Amino acid sequence: MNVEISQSGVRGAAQAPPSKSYTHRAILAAGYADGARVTDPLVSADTRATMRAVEAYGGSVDRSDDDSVLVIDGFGGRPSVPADVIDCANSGTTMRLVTATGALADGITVLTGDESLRSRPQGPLLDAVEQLGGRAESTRGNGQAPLVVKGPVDGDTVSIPGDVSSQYITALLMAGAVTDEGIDVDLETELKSAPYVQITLEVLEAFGVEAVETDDGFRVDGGQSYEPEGGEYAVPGDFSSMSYLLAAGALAADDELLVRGAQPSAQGDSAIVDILERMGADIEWDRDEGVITTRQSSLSGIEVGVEDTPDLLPTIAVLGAVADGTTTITDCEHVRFKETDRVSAMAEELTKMGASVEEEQDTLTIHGGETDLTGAEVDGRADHRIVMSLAVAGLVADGTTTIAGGEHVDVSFPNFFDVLYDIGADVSRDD
Ligand SMILES: O=C(O)C1=C[C@@H](OP(=O)(O)O)[C@@H](O)[C@H](O)C1
Ligand SMILES: C=C(OP(=O)(O)O)C(=O)O
Repeated sequence: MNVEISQSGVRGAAQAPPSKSYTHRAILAAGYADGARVTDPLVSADTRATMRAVEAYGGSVDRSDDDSVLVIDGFGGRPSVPADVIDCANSGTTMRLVTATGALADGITVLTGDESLRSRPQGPLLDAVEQLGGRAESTRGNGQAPLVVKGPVDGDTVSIPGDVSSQYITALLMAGAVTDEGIDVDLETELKSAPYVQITLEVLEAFGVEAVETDDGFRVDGGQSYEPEGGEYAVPGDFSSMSYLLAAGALAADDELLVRGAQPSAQGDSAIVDILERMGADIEWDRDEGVITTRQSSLSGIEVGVEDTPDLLPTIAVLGAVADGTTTITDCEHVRFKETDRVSAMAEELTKMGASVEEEQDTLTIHGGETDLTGAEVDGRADHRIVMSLAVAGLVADGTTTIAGGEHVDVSFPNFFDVLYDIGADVSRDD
């Protein structure tokens, strides 16, 4: 699906979608439990993949008619051997988290995904499962899916790099709680995307499971039971998704734009508020009400490290292309391991719109404000975050921007273009 977006202002109020990270964890935690009600979940292509996985392991997931509640029946920490291959589609979180679930099953689990997911790194997690005494292989022997996992493992100590994906650690902690021995995760290298492990600890705690930080990494004791208080878990709003709306407000609000659903949580991506402030945006966050208000502002380039917040890179790159002066995004090598290599993708697509961008392995430098962005035909790279960030660029570019692959927003923010339209953007799609 192509999406056309022309220079236009935004105004009014928008609701942030529920958090993808919290929803994945809550669905799987409910699977490890005897069950739970998950309220305000994100129902999207990626979270549906986690629902399918919980069902494959013997649970069930019922969605209310309006998708505002998931009623999940769990497998109580003892996953069955799946009757079929688990298709994780485009979702890295699903594949990593449920690979570790497969290591608990007394038999073989096979996991696959779409072409993008089958090119992402899984080797360190496979290695960790083998260190625990399970079997875990890439069918092609290249550390990528399809994956074959055989359990059951009892728990132990594993060493794993911290700078490829924090999802490996989340996966091991979530599964480790229901092993006999528990799992000690020793980090071989510095942890990137660290706030995502804090999200995991927060969800585990809400389900009555304790995991702790240690001198070398993390530890979860075995023999624990997942039991959410009151049998229910409520998902907060998603700050990565909010980043597109906040950027739209800072770049193109006619008057002001309110974003609702911004209650504080462990999400590192709430740093977008601070980043916008540092760039000079007029932005206020009412934490009690969960409302962020932005007004159109002249922005200046800054230096931002995205070691903790990889998903913000596309948004920051667009802000940098419009801001005056240079924006330097550092510590971004791990952002190359996402649905696509987002460092290259943003460099190449913003260049098509007239921006001046330099790419190095671990740094993206954008010389903003030299020329106005110009509408162009750009490629969303089958990556939801590239599509959404280019749509924000399209709001301020001269003329019309055509983005190929608009349907990929279904991965994390299914009604993104409706929300954009409702706040006044001149956006249309050819379905
Ligand atoms: O655990 C999670 O929910 C996520 C962790 C991050 O991945 P990495 O840990 O692979 O950087 C992030 O990019 C992804 O969108 C969601
Ligand atoms: C990288 C992402 O997700 P995942 O790793 O789950 O595919 C993302 O949502 O940007």
